[in-house]
Amino acid sequence: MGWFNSGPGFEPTALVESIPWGKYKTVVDVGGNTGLVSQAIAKKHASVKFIVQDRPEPVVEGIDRLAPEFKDQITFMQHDFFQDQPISADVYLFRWILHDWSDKYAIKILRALIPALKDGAKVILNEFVLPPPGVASAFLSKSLRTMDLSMLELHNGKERDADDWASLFEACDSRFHFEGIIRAPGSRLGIIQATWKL
Ligand SMILES: C[S@@+](CC[C@H](N)C(=O)[O-])C[C@H]1O[C@@H](n2cnc3c(N)ncnc32)[C@H](O)[C@@H]1O
Repeated sequence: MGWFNSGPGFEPTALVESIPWGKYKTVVDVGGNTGLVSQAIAKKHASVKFIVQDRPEPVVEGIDRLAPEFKDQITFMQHDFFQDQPISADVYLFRWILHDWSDKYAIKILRALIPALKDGAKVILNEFVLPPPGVASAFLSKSLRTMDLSMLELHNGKERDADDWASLFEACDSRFHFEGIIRAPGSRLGIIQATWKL
């Protein structure tokens, strides 16, 4: 996944800098692959513990490659994100996960968190946010719409605009409160936030 996180505007820098990670104790990086994004955040916030969940192969690779400086801060866990979430955490991070899935499956993935959610738990998505037609430059609009079509072709997935993201949480459960989207300068991905409120 390294190349996915290193292209211009795709680095996790904006995600690291836009969220006050230091106020959270535990973050579950759902579908976190070998943990590169968790490492980028962990480097700046030594007090936060990360659990990177993914399929068996990336988890084995992530454990293998984990630098000694992160051994006490980042752990890995095999977990299928369609199954009930076993970890009760402060934050659930999904970076570049839900665009691979149609609404039907994206809703299943988010609902699988519910058994573990405590009041105030946050869900943070780092994904493309389609701009309204005619607002972004022709180049940006074309690349995002092309990505949308590619997601449809490859995975029956989709890119979503701001209303789509809000509606997705609403369709999951009324206890998800959509908190809005941060569009950090220099980043091509939006930071979409929701809080679980009982
Ligand atoms: C596009 S990658 C994103 C990786 C990482 N979040 C990042 O931004 O670098 C999607 C990830 O979802 C994982 N994945 C796919 N299906 C999964 C499942 N059912 N349960 C857990 N992880 C899954 C893949 O192995 C992969 O690591």
